[in-house]
Amino acid sequence: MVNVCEVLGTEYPIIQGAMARIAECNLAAAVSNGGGLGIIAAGGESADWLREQIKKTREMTDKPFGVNIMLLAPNVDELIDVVCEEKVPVVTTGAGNPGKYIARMKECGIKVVPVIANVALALRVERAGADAVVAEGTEAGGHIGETATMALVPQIVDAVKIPVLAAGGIADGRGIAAAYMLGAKGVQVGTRFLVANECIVAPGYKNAILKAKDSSTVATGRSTGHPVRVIKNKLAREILALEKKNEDVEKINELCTGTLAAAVRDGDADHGNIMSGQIAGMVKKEQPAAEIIEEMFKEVEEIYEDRNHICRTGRSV
Ligand SMILES: O=C(O)COc1ccc(-c2c[nH]c(CNC(=O)Nc3ncc(Sc4ccccn4)s3)n2)cc1
Repeated sequence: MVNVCEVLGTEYPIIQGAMARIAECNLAAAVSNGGGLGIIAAGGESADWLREQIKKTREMTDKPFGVNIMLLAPNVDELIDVVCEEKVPVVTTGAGNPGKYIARMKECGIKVVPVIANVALALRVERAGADAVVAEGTEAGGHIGETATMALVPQIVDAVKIPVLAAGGIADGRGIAAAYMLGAKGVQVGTRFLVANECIVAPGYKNAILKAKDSSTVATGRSTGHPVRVIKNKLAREILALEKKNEDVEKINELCTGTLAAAVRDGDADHGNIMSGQIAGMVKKEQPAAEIIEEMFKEVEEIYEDRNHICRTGRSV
């Protein structure tokens, strides 16, 4: 099987998660300079914005980086044109089936790594030519599937021949080591990078992540067909109350209008849509992206060096 670092062109097998309206050139360049694959999140942005972000990222790093295309966006075709013209090294996709775009991106020399949440889609994108997949468990922040990482990852590994990266609930070396045990060859991390120094999200958003507990997130929008994991704040409770009353999808979407900007730009912890993974309760320190990456993989090395506990109970190797 191909090595994940060969696919991504990185020192470490780690992709930074694409956080809509948050992951732009500064975070992407910092992650790439730190040995991971930084990602520009194009979800909800214009083609011109994306082109500018790619240019700025190239000014800040000579390492590979990627662009995430969120397939619910209305301008997906324009964004695909941009990543092909700019010959972006890696493209990840989310919230849909990228099958019809894969061949064209590969013709442009792009490595395509779809984020998937079930075996059926993993098989479809592998057949369409994906270079690897990110198997994202329901623990993740933002738009989610229904299966937990612990159950999803080994089933995806058994189903496909291309490398699998695990995502959802991973924020330290233990999560990476666990992902390796499940058969993954790398990871995608989102929530922990939200508090990277280079992440431009408003301080109120970062503080909501830093003070979160294990029980601080909830999935809203299941009734709309697009479940999204967020911090359980006043807005989330209002959405859940409308869903409990089986309110129209339009009414729920109306309530959500402008709330991502309220979160990302204004840091409104009560009325903003604070997308976050369940692992936020373990994210306690704002630090440089490169330090986050170095710390996580140093922990993995310590776990593998300490093999005594990886054996039958009562025996030491
Ligand atoms: O199975 C199929 O054919 C398509 O159905 C799918 C269903 C879900 C997914 C999926 C789950 N997780 C991911 C990757 N993660 C994500 O895409 N996370 C995202 N966070 C925020 C996003 S922007 C947004 C999107 C919807 C509502 C509000 N905001 S996208 N993709 C992929 C495909």
